[in-house]
Amino acid sequence: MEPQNTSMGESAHIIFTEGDFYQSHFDARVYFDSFYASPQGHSDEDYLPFVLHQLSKTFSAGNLRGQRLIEVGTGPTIHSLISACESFEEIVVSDFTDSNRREIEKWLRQEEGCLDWNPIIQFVCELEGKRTPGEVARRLRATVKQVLRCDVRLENPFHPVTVEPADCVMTSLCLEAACKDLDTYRRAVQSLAALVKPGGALVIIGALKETFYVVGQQRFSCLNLSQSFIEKTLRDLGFSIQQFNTLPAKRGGVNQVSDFDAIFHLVAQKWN
Ligand SMILES: C[S@@+](CC[C@H](N)C(=O)[O-])C[C@H]1O[C@@H](n2cnc3c(N)ncnc32)[C@H](O)[C@@H]1O
Repeated sequence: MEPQNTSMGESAHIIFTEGDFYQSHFDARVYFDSFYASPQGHSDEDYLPFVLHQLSKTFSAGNLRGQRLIEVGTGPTIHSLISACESFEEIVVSDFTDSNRREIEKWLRQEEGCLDWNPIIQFVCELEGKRTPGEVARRLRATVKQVLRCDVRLENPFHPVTVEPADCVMTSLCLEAACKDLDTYRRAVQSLAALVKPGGALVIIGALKETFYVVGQQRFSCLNLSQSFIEKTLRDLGFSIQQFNTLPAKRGGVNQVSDFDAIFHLVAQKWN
C-alpha cells in the first residue's frame, strides 16, 4: 500500500505510514547515510548536534541513572545511548522493523559491514572530554542486553515479552512516526509511562508540527504535534516536566527532507 492521495469519490485522503509500511519500506542504511553519517547530520537540519548536546547534558548531570534504561523505536541507531550508557547497568533497545534490529545487532557484534558510528561517538567524546571512543563502544556493547521487537501501539509494546519497569525510558523520533492520530499518541505515551519506575524518567526526542520526512526517495508520515499537547499528555499521566528544550528549524533554510517547526528534547519525571 502506498501512502498517497487516494481518490475516494469526492474526497481524497492521505494514508498514514504505520508499522507495516516501515517493515517493507524503511531502508536502515539509507536512513543512516542521510541523517547519521557525520555528527553534523543532514545538511538541511541542525537536528543531530542539538540532540547529542542535549543527551550529553541530560546524562552527565548525574541524577538520571539506575539499573535499567529502555529505548523504544531505536531504529538502526545507537547515537542516543552514547551519553546514557555510563549511567545504567543494562540497556534494552527495540524497534518494530526487523532490518533495523538486525543493523543494531550487527553493530553490537562488530560484524563486517556494520554501520560506522565512530564519527558520532568521537564527537560525543570530544564534547564530554571524559572517555575515549574505544571505551564508549566497549561499554555500549557490554550494556545493551536485549534487542526486542516492539510496537508502541500495544499496551505492552514488547508483547509477548515482558520487560520490568526501568529507571529511564527513552524514545527518539518514533512516536510521531508510529502514531497516526493524537489518541494513538496518547495511548503510546501511556504504555511507555507504565514502563517507567516510580521516581524514574521519560526522555523524549521528537519533532513539533512535522507532517512528513523523507528517507532516500521514500516519504513517511508524521503526526503533527504541539508542545502544549505533549506537556498535557505527560502531566495527565502523573509526570512533572523537568526540561522541554526546543531547536527551531533552520531560519530561512529550505528543508527538503522534512517540514518540522522545531526539534524537542524533554525530560519528565514520574511521581511516586
Ligand atoms: C524516524 S525513525 C527514528 C529512529 C531512531 N530512534 C532515531 O532517533 O533516529 C522512526 C522509527 O520508528 C519505528 N516505528 C514505526 N512504527 C513503530 C511502531 N508501531 N512501534 C515501534 N516502532 C515503530 C520505525 O521502524 C523507525 O525505526
